[in-house]
Amino acid sequence: MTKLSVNINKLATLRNSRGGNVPDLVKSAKDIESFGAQGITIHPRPDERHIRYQDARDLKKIVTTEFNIEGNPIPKFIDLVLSVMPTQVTLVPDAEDAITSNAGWNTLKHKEFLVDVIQTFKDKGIRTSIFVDANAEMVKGAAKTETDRIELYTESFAKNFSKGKKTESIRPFVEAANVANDLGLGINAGHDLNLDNIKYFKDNIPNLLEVSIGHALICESLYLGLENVVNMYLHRLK
Ligand SMILES: CC(=O)[C@@H](O)[C@H](O)COP(=O)(O)O
Ligand SMILES: NCC(=O)COP(=O)(O)O
Repeated sequence: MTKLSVNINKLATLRNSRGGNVPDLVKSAKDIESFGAQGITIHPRPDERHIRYQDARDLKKIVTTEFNIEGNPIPKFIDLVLSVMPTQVTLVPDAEDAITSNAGWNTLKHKEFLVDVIQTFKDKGIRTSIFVDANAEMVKGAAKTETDRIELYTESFAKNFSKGKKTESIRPFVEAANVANDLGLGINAGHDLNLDNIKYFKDNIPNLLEVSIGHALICESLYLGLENVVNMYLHRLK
């Protein structure tokens, strides 16, 4: 089974657009869990344009499934994660001004830094994951950092899939997953996954443990309803 972790960044974007507390992230996270999702993901960015650091603290009190915090491990992010103690931290090399995540780690170039940060989190019992492109060398580099898992950055898969290039879209991901499995790394995936492409991705990636999905899931919910959409993903991930 592949777990669904719902990324609620977009709900925070909506809330922040008006000030106030609508939608209420704490209530939304509880509801999403009650609809069957097996995790909640947040990605606080340094400018707190959607998820605020306080949201991470508030959500920690009520999330009963898996709590995943993603972000670039700058000092204030490391401090936040260590104080909140989520189930999992996913390290993403995002630039401060990036609209969204747009690259995986160069795990060879940043090996020493990653080893250090990963150790800091693992010492506290927080599971670690590193966001990487579907590239065998980057996966091998990730294994050398002692991370528990990788998160495959699926934007290129989603783009090619939407153009009808199914086989081409999945090939590098299958290769990267095989390397990860051989090296004993757990495999997560995320970015631009949606109701159209998720089943094909899941069916082709061996031992896919978890997907985190936000942007498309919230957009699809505008038409189909949040509870219904969560269940549609759960059905496709069986
Ligand atoms: C790590 C990743 O893939 C991103 O999808 C991210 O978590 C989404 O962040 P935004 O909601 O800021 O685009
Ligand atoms: N790690 C990926 C994530 O949390 C959600 O990405 P997206 O579905 O918003 O592209």
